[in-house]
Amino acid sequence: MKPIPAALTIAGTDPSGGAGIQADLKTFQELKAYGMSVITSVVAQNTTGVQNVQHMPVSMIKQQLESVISDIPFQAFKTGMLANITIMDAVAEKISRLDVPYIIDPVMVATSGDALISGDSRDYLRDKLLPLSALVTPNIPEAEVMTGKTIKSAEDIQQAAKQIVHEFGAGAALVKGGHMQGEAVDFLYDGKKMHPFSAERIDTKNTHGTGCTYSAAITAYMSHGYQLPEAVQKAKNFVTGAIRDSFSIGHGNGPTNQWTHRTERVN
Ligand SMILES: Nc1ncnc2c1ncn2[C@@H]1O[C@H](COP(=O)(O)OP(=O)(O)OP(=O)(O)O)[C@@H](O)[C@H]1O
Ligand SMILES: Cc1ncc(COP(=O)(O)O)c(N)n1
Repeated sequence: MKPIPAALTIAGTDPSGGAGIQADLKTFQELKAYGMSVITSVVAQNTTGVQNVQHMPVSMIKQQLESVISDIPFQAFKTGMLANITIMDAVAEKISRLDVPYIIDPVMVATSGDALISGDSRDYLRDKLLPLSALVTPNIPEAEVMTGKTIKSAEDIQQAAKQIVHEFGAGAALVKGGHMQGEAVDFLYDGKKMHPFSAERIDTKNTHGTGCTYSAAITAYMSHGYQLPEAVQKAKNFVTGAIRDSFSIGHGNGPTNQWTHRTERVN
């Protein structure tokens, strides 16, 4: 019998529902993957920014991972906010024995500009976690931190993607062009070939949670058995729709809309 597609996210929370674990689970649900979550940090945040953060004790993060891993098989998983080296270490220890695709969303700073991980853990993420991944999905500022190089053009993005794979050992790198001008073009480098993914730029300030939604969609499609680059193309279509129909709610950058049937559902 075919296994039920299941996906796990290991990340921080967003009580306002736009980013983090909440965005991931909504995306998994919409894309018909059974969603599971391990919480690393509880973040008091909303569309305007981050008000407070409390990290889970490391023993509790490990226990949550053990609870899921020992009981329910899943076909793909992602990490989002891993706030410090101790948390990264605990996660690395538990996941290194898993034999399913691992997608890293290397969350560093929220759309609001608030830092979500400690300064010293950025190198650690690159050196310790990237080699475990099937795919890492940095935006331009995150790719600049990883590579130590300024990224100003599509050519720079492609060079960064290559460096992240060849020098830092990620299985593949998807460097996102959301922070550039013009078309929203992302480049996936899988170690052999460069794949561009392009979409028209949507004029909106509602981009809270786009990175989370995108990486969760890739994870969901991979849990269904799609490989790169097809999983990325499908996820790109999904996130573009989610930005186009984003919600103008809250006082800051509103959230993306993960509903695949974007008409109102009342029953
Ligand atoms: N205004 C936009 N219109 C269309 N696509 C966009 C827009 N902004 C971002 N994207 C796309 O959304 C996806 C997420 O990219 P982005 O670079 O915004 O990631 P991120 O910075 O990690 O997310 P966040 O903004 O939530 O931190 C990418 O496919 C990117 O090209
Ligand atoms: C817990 C958590 N994880 C990730 C993000 C980044 O999301 P974004 O950059 O889209 O605000 C966030 N704001 N909160």
